[in-house]
Amino acid sequence: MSDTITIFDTTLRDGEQSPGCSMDTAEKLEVAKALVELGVDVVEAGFPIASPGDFEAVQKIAEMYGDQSTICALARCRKEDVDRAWEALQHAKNARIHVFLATSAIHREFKLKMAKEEIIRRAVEMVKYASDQMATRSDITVPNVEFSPEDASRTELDFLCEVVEKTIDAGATTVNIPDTVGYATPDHFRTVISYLKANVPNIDRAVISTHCHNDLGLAVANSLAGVESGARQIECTMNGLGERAGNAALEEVVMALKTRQDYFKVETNINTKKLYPTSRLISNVTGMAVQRNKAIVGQNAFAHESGIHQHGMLQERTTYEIMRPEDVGYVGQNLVLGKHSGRHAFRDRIETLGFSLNDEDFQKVFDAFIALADKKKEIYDSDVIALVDNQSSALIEQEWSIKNFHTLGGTGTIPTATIELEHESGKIVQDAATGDGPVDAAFKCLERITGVSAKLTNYSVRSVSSGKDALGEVSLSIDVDGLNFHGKGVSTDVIEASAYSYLQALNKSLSRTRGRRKSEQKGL
Ligand SMILES: CC(=O)SCCNC(=O)CCNC(=O)[C@H](O)C(C)(C)COP(=O)(O)OP(=O)(O)OC[C@H]1O[C@@H](n2cnc3c(N)ncnc32)[C@H](O)[C@@H]1OP(=O)(O)O
Ligand SMILES: CC(C)C(=O)C(=O)O
Repeated sequence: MSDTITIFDTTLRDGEQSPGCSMDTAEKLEVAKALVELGVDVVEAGFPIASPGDFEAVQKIAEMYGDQSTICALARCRKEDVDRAWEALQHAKNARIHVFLATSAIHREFKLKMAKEEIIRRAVEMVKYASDQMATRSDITVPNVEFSPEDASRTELDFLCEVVEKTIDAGATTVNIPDTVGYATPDHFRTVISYLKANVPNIDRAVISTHCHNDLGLAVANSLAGVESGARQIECTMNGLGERAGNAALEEVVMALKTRQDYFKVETNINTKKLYPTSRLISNVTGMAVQRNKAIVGQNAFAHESGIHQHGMLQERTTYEIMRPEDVGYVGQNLVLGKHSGRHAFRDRIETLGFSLNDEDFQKVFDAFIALADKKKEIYDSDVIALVDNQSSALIEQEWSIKNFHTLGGTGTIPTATIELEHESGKIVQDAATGDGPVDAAFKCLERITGVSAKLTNYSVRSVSSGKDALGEVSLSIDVDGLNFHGKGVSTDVIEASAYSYLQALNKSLSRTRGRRKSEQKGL
């Protein structure tokens, strides 16, 4: 038995059946290129009878990529479908026709209105027809025909065996066992494949394939159960796209097989380093966002926020990671700073950013970080830099510091600021002022308490990082008696950041005056 699993990607066919995921020819070509570069063995490019657009897309993909992967087209058990599929595949060096017909009692009775004998007759006839069509091409020695008994997992096992045996005799080289409605469980699916292997005499002449849907969230588990019982092709889609809840996600089955090679003992031809970029491309093309906590390609798939996990990761990555982010092509920061982060991770980030803080300063910056993390979901590197900068500014002699701060603004009210400052002597002073806006009111109030009269000469506010909870950084300059002083402050509240920066500038002016006074006293 081969130990390489054929990865059959159906993003462009079943994936496109996801509501809202239709792709035009140009988009399908872009996705096909990415899938080929990813290393998928078979690209199911579409259902040519469905529309002229789908026909054109399959035809172009067959022409452009049929020498690098096998290009497959879907057909019902109808001559016109097979003809159209084969016409679209004409120029593919490696082509496959995929013929399907439902076999379960529910589908036979209510949808197709065909008896069992009719199902077998039609399936055999169309597999043979597809095989004969392909054999007309001189370079094809063994026509590549796949047959799918749709809704196989809900089909009576003995009837399924009969269909599979007869379609293999008719020329099917791959028999695909679809769990069309995502009804199977891993044990059930394992039983179906094992039963086929034990009861279909010619089963070894074809590759057994899985095609599992995710209605119960079991598509990947069922596909892997299929591999355990002998399937050697997995049909899947990038990002798990597909009809209803989707298909088995390619990235998940591939990484499960790779990561647990010790258990499955099989390989694939997928270049796993391309999984993440391919997923992003497909998400962009289809407009279907990838859920943040999605395995392998979700934004959180390799993110560690908790202090205990981050501490473990810093000692040894394998404490909390069973695969390396770079192996799936993920590049980015995997230790996410947030309110669950601890000192080890925070110090590691500070040092990575090139800062070296003594223990006292580190503790102050860490305290500021925890306070910020309570307000802000994610802390970016730019936030950390701002916090360190802020701490460096705080080292400047501060005669006054803010103890409490309150502003009132809005339409129909007079903007007012009430501020409580603590003097370095321990004295607490509270005052209030009104102004043109809350920032102006805060500045006036600070001037009243400190006794410094200043003229604002420059004021700017910028967002330090992204998101509506981003830190705002205020930079300003004031003129006091012809001398210029600069202040900077950061907070998620820009009014508060303004007050911090203004007070910092006022303190600098006081420090300067005091320095001058001290110099005068010393007679310098
Ligand atoms: C499980 C799967 O994912 S199968 C793939 C599903 N994908 C799609 O259906 C997407 C593309 N589909 C389409 O564009 C259209 O449905 C078409 C072009 C295929 C057919 O369109 P229409 O001719 O208008 O038929 P419609 O879709 O309404 O009904 C399906 C017909 O196919 C028949 N049919 C369904 N499956 C098969 C099959 N495997 N073999 C033969 N006939 C089939 C149905 O019995 C029905 O026949 P009827 O028209 O004689 O009653
Ligand atoms: C055509 C078949 C393979 C299918 O998509 C299904 O059964 O889900």
